[in-house]
Amino acid sequence: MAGPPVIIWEQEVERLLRYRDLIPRLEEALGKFSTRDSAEVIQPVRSTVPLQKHSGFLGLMPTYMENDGVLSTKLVCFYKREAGSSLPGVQATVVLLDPQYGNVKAVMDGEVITAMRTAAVSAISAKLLMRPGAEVLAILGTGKQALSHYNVFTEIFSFKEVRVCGRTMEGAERFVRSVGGAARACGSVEEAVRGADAIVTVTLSTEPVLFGQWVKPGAHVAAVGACRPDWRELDDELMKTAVVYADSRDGAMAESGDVILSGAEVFAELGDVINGTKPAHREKTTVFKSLGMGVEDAVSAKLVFDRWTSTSSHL
Ligand SMILES: NC(=O)C1=CN([C@@H]2O[C@H](COP(=O)(O)OP(=O)(O)OC[C@H]3O[C@@H](n4cnc5c(N)ncnc54)[C@H](O)[C@@H]3O)[C@@H](O)[C@H]2O)C=CC1
Ligand SMILES: O=C(O)C1=NCCCC1
Repeated sequence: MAGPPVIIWEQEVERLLRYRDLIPRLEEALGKFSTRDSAEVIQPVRSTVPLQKHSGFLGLMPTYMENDGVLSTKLVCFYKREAGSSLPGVQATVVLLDPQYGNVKAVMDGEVITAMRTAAVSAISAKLLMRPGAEVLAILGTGKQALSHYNVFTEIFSFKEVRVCGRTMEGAERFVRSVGGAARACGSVEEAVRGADAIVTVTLSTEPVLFGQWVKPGAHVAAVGACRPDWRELDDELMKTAVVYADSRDGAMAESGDVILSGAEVFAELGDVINGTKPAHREKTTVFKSLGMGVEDAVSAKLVFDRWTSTSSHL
């Protein structure tokens, strides 16, 4: 008989997850997802329940990987927040189950998983789509995703300059201090992104903040926020001039305001590029539209659980 589920909370997840282990597993998972082989991945587009009173959504993200024996679901609440709000933008929990018996094996904090797997997938998009020799990275946003993106992009690439812009100069300066001063705070989005080779948008904005006229031709944009069909981070000009990639084509068509409202075509999924079935247009301006996928949480949760159970002091 199965025992009770283990609880693995934030500090433990932080201790157990490393980008060097996570990135190869996510690359493999993105490739498997794009094969559309149901023995590899079954992952419906996220169901969302509106929390109208609180300007938010509860998202349910179930995933089954039959060949890998992984069954999980993430529960994630995400909100539209007013400037100055101290409430969190995103809260998440991941539940890992035994696919044969159906019991819950583990309940884990989903904050660190969400921050790290999202940033790692953006880094994979840059590995595939950013021009070689990229020197300048711009990050728009100063929250949790901004920090995880800063961490992984500076861990795996060698940028000469990192620029950060938030809603306020104080927020950007606070972020720069928190990462030890190795970035430059900018007072406007235009100042941050002009001439940048890679741009990460990780804001809670529901209106465009990044405009095509400021983006250097050939730059790579990882667009992580605006995960509702009527929310935007990028303008029509950028969406229409760039080659657009997504984690999930179905997810982008259902949930991305930048894709739906601009009428831009999703050229390929990252998994198609990984599988070699679609080209990586590094020479062009590229947008990776990230919505976040259950399969990313599933492989992250398995990695955490396997490492947790192999730590003998817990047994
Ligand atoms: N694609 C994916 O897989 C995921 C996407 N997200 C999305 O990423 C975004 C960031 O999430 P977190 O960092 O967790 O949130 P957070 O609350 O920690 O940070 C949000 C940041 O956005 C900034 N911001 C808000 N409105 C802005 C505006 N109008 N212009 C410029 N900056 C603005 C805030 O100052 C703050 O720095 C959210 O939109 C969230 O829904 C989050 C998790 C996964
Ligand atoms: O994949 C996720 O996790 C999220 N995606 C979009 C909004 C917040 C969380």
